[in-house]
Amino acid sequence: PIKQPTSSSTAVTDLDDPNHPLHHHRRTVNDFEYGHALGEGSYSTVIAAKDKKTDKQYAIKKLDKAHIVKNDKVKYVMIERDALSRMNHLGIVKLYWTFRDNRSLYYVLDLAPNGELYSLIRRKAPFDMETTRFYAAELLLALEHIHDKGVVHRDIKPENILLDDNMHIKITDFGSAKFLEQDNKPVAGGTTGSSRSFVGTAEYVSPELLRSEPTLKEADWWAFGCVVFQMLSGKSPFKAATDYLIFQKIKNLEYEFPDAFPPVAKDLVQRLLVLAPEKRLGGEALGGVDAIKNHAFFQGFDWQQDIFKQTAPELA
Ligand SMILES: NC(=O)c1nn(CC2CCNCC2)c2c1CCc1cnc(N=C3C=CCC=C3)nc1-2
Repeated sequence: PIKQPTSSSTAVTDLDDPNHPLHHHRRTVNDFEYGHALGEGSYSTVIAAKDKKTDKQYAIKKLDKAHIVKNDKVKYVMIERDALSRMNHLGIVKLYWTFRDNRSLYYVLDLAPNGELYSLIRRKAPFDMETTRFYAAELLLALEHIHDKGVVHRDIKPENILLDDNMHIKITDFGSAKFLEQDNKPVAGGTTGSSRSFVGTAEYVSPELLRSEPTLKEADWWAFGCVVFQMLSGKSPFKAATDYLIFQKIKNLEYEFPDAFPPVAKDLVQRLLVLAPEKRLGGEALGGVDAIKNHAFFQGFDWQQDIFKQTAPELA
């Protein structure tokens, strides 16, 4: 039985009692049982882990302090942690606790047991329109939240869109994120480049990043267009044998739709894959995210319903 405080005077000292209902028990390395690795970054490892007290599963991102300092990544690690801490949305991986030991930093995050949207696309694309609209709407709402918190993700791609146990999305990896001033301008002295040295795929990079211009919210809507294209065609729009050739195709807007691509989706993608950020759907100049919500692609979609509480579509 949980010990109830006998009187207000004892309430404070009881907070040290782990059984006290208000005790927000901090976590340390030893509070978890560690399982298999979920992924390796250049200076981090992500491990499935179970909280011994609650049996709840988490993903713990372990960052090597020495490696971060040696490779001058401290700024990116702080940006990632600050960005994650601001997020409070079902479509985004939640950061529960952080702690450290002498060699590593630990971030305790939501576990997304069903892996990457990328794997789902590889196995099941082309998705039908209902499934595509579902995942496009969830991605749109998660991006809207990220931008409302003054953050640009800058690395949206199917590998970073994870799936939870009910097949709803969880966006992850804010290692390339950037903070915005309130008027969608880059923070002074912010990073124009990103921590990503294109070790991952270059296929979703925005044209403005390739022109070394500021990458703002519009860069995430470019990537959104690429993901919608890929869910309906099974392939990303800008594919080539090398990063250099991919960049050429992006800069020249060199992509084509498969014959059976649904016309209303084609119209949406064509308004997102626009080289000039100020002319891109979702951009501030064109009415922001509402211009995408009101596009015919989302005809009849009820944005007032919480899609993250609905049942995800069965994939044939
Ligand atoms: N970089 C990260 O923060 C991160 N990396 N991963 C692992 C995969 C991410 C996508 N690309 C491959 C590695 C995670 C996280 C956050 C937190 C997180 C939560 N759940 C999972 N779940 C997975 C389940 C099956 C396969 C891969 C990941 N993964 C992660």
